[in-house]
Amino acid sequence: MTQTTDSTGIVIMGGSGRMGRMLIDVITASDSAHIIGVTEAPGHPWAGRDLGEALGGAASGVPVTDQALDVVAKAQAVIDFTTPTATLAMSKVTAQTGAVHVVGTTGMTADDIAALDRAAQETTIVRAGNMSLGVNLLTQIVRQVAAALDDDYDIEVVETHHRHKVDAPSGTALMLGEAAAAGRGVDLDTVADRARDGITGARTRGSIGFHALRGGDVVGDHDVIFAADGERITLRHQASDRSVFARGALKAALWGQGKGPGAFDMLDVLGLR
Ligand SMILES: NC(=O)C1=CN([C@@H]2O[C@H](COP(=O)(O)OP(=O)(O)OC[C@H]3O[C@@H](n4cnc5c(N)ncnc54)[C@H](OP(=O)(O)O)[C@@H]3O)[C@@H](O)[C@H]2O)C=CC1
Ligand SMILES: O=C(O)C1=N[C@H](C(=O)O)C[C@H](O)C1
Repeated sequence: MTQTTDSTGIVIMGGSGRMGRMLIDVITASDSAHIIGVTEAPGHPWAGRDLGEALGGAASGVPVTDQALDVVAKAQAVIDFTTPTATLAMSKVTAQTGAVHVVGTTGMTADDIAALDRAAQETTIVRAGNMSLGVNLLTQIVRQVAAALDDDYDIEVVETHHRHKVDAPSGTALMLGEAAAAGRGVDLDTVADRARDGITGARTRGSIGFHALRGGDVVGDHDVIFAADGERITLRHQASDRSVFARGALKAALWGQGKGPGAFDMLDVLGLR
């Protein structure tokens, strides 16, 4: 696990998870950052162990702990792809220590996000439902296309993910829906149509529909469809490797150093706003 004098010390939350394992690989390969600790939920079998040994290899000197403050106090950034409850708990710890908090967790409610925004008065929080360059660029394209087309073009967002995903619509689908709504100058909460089943009646003009498919090992596919009489435009992003999210999260952790308190997203990090 590489360490130079100007290397950023990072804590990974949930190191045994799908994104946690990918972050371990990406940060270990980085010259700009090193892992100083991993947190797991209380009672997790990795808690109290050495990270290298927990992964089935040689000792690495990196602790895995369920006592977050112990490691976060020494960290410059925390990268967090966990659950809304765990993310909110961590936001109190990073608000205390000043570590940059990079939040990839999805499925957060409006109240959860308001709580994160309050924590961002104390430290830098970078949050995005998708940390990849491709999706963040796509949000800007969707916004432009939605602004150019009127309500004759029905907007539907379709997402597909692996069978283990627990939230729907995906955080990315909501980002894309927000972008489309912003392009049209409407409030997404007012126009979103998130569940069709049974005799639904005809489509409401101006609504933005969401559809979630779950199956197999799909990393994450998203389509934004603009469907009119006689033609259809589909804007598509397909992630085939979780490293795109992990690389984006690491970029955010490095970008956030020295920024000061505030709530940011990947458009800020990537300079796409
Ligand atoms: N923004 C983005 O670019 C992306 C976002 N995501 C989002 O990231 C989240 C995680 O996804 P994924 O990795 O697939 O899910 P996993 O379930 O594989 O991983 C989540 C991990 O968090 C751990 N965890 C739960 N509570 C705590 C806690 N209090 N402290 C530390 N760790 C904890 C879990 O441990 P345990 O197993 O013990 O519960 C688990 O290992 C989801 O919300 C997903 O939508 C995913 C990919 C990209
Ligand atoms: O849970 C996942 O896997 C993913 N979650 C994010 C989302 O909710 O959009 C990002 C990506 O699509 C993978």
